[in-house]
Amino acid sequence: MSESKSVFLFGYSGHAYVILESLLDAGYQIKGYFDFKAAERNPYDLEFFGYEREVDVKKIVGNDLVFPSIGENSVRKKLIELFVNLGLNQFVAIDPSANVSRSVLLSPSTYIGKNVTINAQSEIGKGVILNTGSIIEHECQVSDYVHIAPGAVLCGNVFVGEGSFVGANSVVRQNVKISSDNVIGAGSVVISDIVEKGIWAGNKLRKL
Ligand SMILES: CC(=O)SCCNC(=O)CCNC(=O)[C@H](O)C(C)(C)COP(=O)(O)OP(=O)(O)OC[C@H]1O[C@@H](n2cnc3c(N)ncnc32)[C@H](O)[C@@H]1OP(=O)(O)O
Repeated sequence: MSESKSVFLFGYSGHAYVILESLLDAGYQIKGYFDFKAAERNPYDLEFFGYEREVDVKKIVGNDLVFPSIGENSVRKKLIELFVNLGLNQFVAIDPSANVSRSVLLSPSTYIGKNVTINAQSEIGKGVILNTGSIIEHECQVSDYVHIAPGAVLCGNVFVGEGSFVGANSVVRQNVKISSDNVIGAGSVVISDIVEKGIWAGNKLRKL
């Protein structure tokens, strides 16, 4: 494991800005970024190192750290596969304001954003985004390349399958399982298992 606190980002747009600030707050330095082209906006004055498929990433990065700062789950997955192939040093990026239980299992290239809470015995896969203020309650399993959007709540013992997206301020009831590659719209309430892959949204309020 590298001792370096210097990080190369892969992707440089809104989501990268959020990660970058978390990393600075946590005491890392940002060396620059890779992307398919130089960004039109460069608010943090970062150096551009080229497109990762066209340059010698390993030579440029050396033993420093790499992080996938891309919101799109499938793109993040491909980046992490590249990191593994090249033997690059991955890590978990945790905003200092996050509240992570001592018994949580975390995997590389996962981002834990501002004011996130992860409670006891949960397992978080690789390349996951737990975005601002999301709550992952006890014994949840969040699979690889999932994105839990800002303010979403996974109640206890929820399973979220690989590559799924849970929209902002959604609530997933305890013990519910969401299969792989699903999209849950913002503000949805998921009260039963999702087995079939699709885009799901809504909160059908009714008198019980
Ligand atoms: C930091 C960040 O920004 S992280 C990202 C956070 N962003 C989010 O959480 C947003 C998640 N995305 C959504 O909620 C989207 O609306 C989606 C993915 C559910 C649907 O998007 P699209 O497929 O483009 O659907 P579209 O906007 O065309 O709407 C289709 C229908 O679904 C309805 N609908 C769309 N989203 C929702 C929703 N969240 N809840 C309830 N109904 C919805 C629309 O009203 C529309 O209904 P109609 O056909 O009766 O008019």
